[in-house]
Amino acid sequence: MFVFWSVFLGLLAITYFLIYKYVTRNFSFWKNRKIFYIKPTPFFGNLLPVFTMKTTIGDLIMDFYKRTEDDYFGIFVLDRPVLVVRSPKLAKNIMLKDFASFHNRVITTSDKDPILSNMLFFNKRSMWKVIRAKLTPVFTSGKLKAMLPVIIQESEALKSYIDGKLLGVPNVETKEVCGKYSTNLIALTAFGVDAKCFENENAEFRAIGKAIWETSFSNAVRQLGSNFFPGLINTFGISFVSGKLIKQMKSIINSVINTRNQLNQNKGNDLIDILRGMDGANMSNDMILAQAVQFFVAGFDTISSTMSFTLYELAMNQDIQDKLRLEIKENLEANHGVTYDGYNEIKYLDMVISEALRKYPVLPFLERECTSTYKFEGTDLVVEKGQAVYISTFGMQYDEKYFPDPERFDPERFCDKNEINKEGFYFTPFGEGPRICIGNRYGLMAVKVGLIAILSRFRVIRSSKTPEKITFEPKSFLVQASGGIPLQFAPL
Ligand code: HEM
Repeated sequence: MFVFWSVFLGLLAITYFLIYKYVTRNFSFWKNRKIFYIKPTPFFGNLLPVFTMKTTIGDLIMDFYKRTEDDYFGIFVLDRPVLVVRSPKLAKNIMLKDFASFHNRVITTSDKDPILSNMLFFNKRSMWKVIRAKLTPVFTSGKLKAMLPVIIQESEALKSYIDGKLLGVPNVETKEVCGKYSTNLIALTAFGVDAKCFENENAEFRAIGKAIWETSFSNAVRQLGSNFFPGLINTFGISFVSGKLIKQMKSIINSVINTRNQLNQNKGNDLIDILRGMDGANMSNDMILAQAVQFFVAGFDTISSTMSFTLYELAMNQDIQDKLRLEIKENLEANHGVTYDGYNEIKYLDMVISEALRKYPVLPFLERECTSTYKFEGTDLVVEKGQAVYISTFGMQYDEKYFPDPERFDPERFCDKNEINKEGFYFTPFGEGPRICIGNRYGLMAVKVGLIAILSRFRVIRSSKTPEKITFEPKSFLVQASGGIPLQFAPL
């Protein structure tokens, strides 16, 4: 018996030793290159606080960002070394100037899912280039102008909804209200479908949208896994969004396309018309459907998140809210309502939203994969093909150097937008370079028109459960407020 246990424990110790050696095999990577790095923990690298849900990935990388003044530093995502860039100039080289060496994202989704893996967001270089060129015409100025009446119509519905159901009610979950508006918008402008989110609390589009981004354990596994365990994601066929939800969306979009095909209908070149035109252009049906699903997944939550964070800051800063309302009212009077050229002239609105996006960017960090051996300009640093590079959006947008007193909500920082990012990229709420958010102008238009509707009719105020300071939800890959954004809408 003694011999058995001795052999057993010996084998156990050797196995543990070999596994330990394996998972820590890369841990001298940054030390060997004489690059400042954060000391890793076996098995987790530097991500233990994220896996134990003690903090968010954005807060964690920002915390690391603050520990050095160097232009870049190293971390470990499990056993993989990842370079984090702090210098705006190097960030600009990666995202724009030397895009040819950084054209892919690291984030992945299982290639067993033909819809998600074909989305522009996840596409790798050659396919990305083709699809991006096909989708760009959806967002020309002419197309955006044509979408404005629909957006105004939905912003009126948003006003009526607040007027009829929410006025004076304490602790209204503002992200949900904005989510109804943004879901209606995407469904109408992209698919020509009336999602009826204001009329029906259980509207199908809204239910799907909530399930995609709700902060559940399974979504945390999908979203964090897609970022940090690309290998496992593929081996186990785990997709970024649950297969059931993808199937539901696929069926809605398929039926819209079929109806249009049968009736030979063209709704004036909306997304569905553009996608129908792609048929036969070397694109499979799944590739086409993927782009439609993506517009929904990427569009509604980003819009409602930006709107609700902006409203939170306006509730906390009544003087800024008053100043903004005055500018909105003057603009509406001068233009007899919301017009395409008119709303774009409300400079203070743009400044307020920029400041909200600085404090609450949708993605807390940007990432690229190095696709060919690359030497960083002005340094000895060479990164190899396959190396992951992160840019800490949170770190830079809360850096005293670029934004003094960063916790303060101060739209005046954006008074002269030409000064921002002049020498390099440190304000990147929509990303930058050729992979910049394709929906950024549409997203901003939706946010602005929605805010104009709300602020011209209501005062947004704090309620009993409104937090003094927003904290972020560790289970979410996107920047989301833990505990939501409870506010109150009051009459003017
Ligand atoms: C306020 C609203 C929005 C914000 C803050 C936002 C933010 C972002 C960010 C940070 C990225 C990553 C860019 C990079 O890596 O450089 C991105 C990519 C993307 N966004 Fe948005 N987004 C918004 C609205 C939208 C909307 C409305 C749509 C679609 C209708 C959309 C579709 C996309 C797509 C398809 C990509 C991937 C682009 C590519 O890889 O070429 N976004 N967005």
